[in-house]
Amino acid sequence: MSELPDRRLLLVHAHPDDETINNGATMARYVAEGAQVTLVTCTLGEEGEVLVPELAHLAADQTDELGKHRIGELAAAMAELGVTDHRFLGGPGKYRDTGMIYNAEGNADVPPDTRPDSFWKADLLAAANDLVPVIREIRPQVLVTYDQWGNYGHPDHIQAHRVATYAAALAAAPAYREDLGEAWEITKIYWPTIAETSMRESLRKLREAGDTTTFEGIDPDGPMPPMITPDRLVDCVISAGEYLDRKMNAMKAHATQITVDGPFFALSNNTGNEIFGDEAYRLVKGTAAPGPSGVETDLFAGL
Ligand SMILES: CC(=O)N[C@H]1[C@@H](O[C@@H]2[C@H](O)[C@H](O)[C@@H](O)[C@H](O)[C@H]2O)O[C@H](CO)[C@@H](O)[C@@H]1O
Ligand SMILES: [Zn+2]
Repeated sequence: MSELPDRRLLLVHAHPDDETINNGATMARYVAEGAQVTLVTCTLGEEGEVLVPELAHLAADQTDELGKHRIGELAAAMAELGVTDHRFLGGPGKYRDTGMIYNAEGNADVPPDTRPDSFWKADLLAAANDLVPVIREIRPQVLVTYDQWGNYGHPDHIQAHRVATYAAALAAAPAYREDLGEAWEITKIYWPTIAETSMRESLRKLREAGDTTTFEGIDPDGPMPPMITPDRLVDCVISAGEYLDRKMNAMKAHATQITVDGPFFALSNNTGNEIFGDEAYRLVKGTAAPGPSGVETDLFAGL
């Protein structure tokens, strides 16, 4: 087996842009520190909206070339972060972006007419078997993927969580599919999140700036959406401010999906999110090794 770097991080995301939104600064930091950073993206984002008017024709209901275009956006974003190993689950286009709708509660949900080749309809074992060889090749100590709700309910995010979680278990079993490589157990698994304090502070800034549409109806001092984590349940914060510029430039590379305006970015529904230099995580497998601040400041802490 060729010599692998000492520290190896695998990230599994649903669409091109999720990796940068959730973990852009984290990825840039670990690349800069000499770790191996591998990104697996499960779809090409074919069903996304198009924020760039000149590219509107690429949309799924027109020339259906958005997926091919987003391959280029992802490559440009990875170049900004310094990530050289980024792959598509099963190869580019094997699993199609499912699309999403907003349900009565205003949450992302499964569209009624999903295509047979959508990621949501993929056989879980077959999709996991596309990830097991990658895990057994890279032998990561750390895996980052979504929580059980996919962070915000998008069907592809939920499916990515399921595939990554299942594949991590299968990859660790020596008796499972020797043809897919030598078994490897991932020591730590994290779910990206947003700490409650950070969310409330960001919302206050938005409201003070006169923004009442972003996270409409959510009071900075009121109940928070499910994806926001109480600070006591946040296990790791990667304060990667020095990599914020790289994260912003990588966000800008995903131009059909994200507009970056100063410290905030907006998705096509004008959800303004502060570009966090600090990226928070919940540890769901492995043992936390908190530092003096009470949380970890390194995903490889304790290894
Ligand atoms: C961040 C993320 O997961 N983006 C997905 C998401 O995009 C949203 C979708 O287009 C929705 O209709 C918009 O209102 C919202 O602003 C977008 O963020 O879903 C797309 C379709 O599955 C996906 O391509 C995109 O990467
Ligand atoms: Zn996504």
